Amino acid sequence: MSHRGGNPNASAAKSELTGNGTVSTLANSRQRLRLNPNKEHKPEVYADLELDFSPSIFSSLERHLPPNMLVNSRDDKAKFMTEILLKYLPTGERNRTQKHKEYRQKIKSYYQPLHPELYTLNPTTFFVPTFLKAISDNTEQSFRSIISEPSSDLLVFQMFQPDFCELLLSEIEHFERWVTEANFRIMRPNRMNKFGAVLDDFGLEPMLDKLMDDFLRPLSRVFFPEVGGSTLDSHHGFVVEYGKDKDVDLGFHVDDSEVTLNVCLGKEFSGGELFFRGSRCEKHVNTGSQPEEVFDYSHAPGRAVLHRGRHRHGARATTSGHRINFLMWCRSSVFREMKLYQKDFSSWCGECNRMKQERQHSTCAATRLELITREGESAA
Ligand SMILES: O=C(O)CCC(=O)C(=O)O
Ligand SMILES: [Fe+2]
Repeated sequence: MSHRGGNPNASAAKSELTGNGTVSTLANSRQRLRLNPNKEHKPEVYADLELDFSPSIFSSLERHLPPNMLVNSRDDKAKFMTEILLKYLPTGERNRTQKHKEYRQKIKSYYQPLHPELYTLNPTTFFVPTFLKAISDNTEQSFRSIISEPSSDLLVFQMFQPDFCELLLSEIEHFERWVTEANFRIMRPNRMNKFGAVLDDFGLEPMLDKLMDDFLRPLSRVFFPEVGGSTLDSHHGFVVEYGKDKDVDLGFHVDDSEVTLNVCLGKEFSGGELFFRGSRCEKHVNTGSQPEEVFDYSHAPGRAVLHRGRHRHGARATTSGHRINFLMWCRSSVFREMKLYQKDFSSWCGECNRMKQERQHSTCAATRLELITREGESAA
């Protein structure tokens, strides 16, 4: 069982040092964050700024700013919050993220996008109308009306328009052509793929931020609350490619995510089914599966699967043709922090749940036995 770490720099934590290499000024001053958020305060939108952390972290943290800071400009608030967030990154990670930032800047200054319209999310051209309506109605009922749950905790629904899939495929091809022609070494999505590309690295991050904020978080809030579905605040967005001269299959693994979106973009192929074997916490990741946890899923272009990152899975060999899938590993920093203090994950780990039920059964059986014994004694 592998843990698919993405490239480390794609995590929630991204950083930049100030010019002289120190974390300075504002955050070191006497300004203190509020312990409890100011719920009345409407935070700014940070999506259009070039930030070192996910824009939604800034919007959440803004509610904790000292009252006198709230009147400051958005840039000043962002700078103040960045300095606070940076304090939580170890030096090694700061250096790595600084390098990654430079890597992205290099791509940005040389790569010329082919379809600029992909870089801003346009719901009506990206999504099928059923998906769009369900999200804009924003009720559990509207979500359920478009979703099928072929196996427990696996959501399947039509998501992308065929034209959008084609456009994205053509942008990816264009990017890969540029990589070859420019002889540029790119980072692959993670350790298990030799092919594929990280969409966040070549300019699509703001679009994917919006996709997560406005479309995936509402769904995850309803269907995956136990793994931080309502507080998803960063992502790793990429494509994987299978076929002749590409990757063939993908081993059994868990994702470095709380919730994963996996949408097939095409093209024509056979094979490539996903196999699922139930969600597990770190401690139980290598335990066996219950029969009801075993499920196989066949990809179809435009169709999405949404699942917990800890839902163990892999992809069978793509036996002919060319398969390209779009993935978003969505993460919640709040959930990750809380997880550090928990031992029982029975709300989502199949094995924790099974052990809990076993304990409850034996407690019930012991109580029953004691009652029977007592009754027998008093009757004697
Ligand atoms: O090939 C697929 O569809 C699965 C990819 C996957 O599980 C991943 O990239 O984490
Ligand atoms: Fe995966």
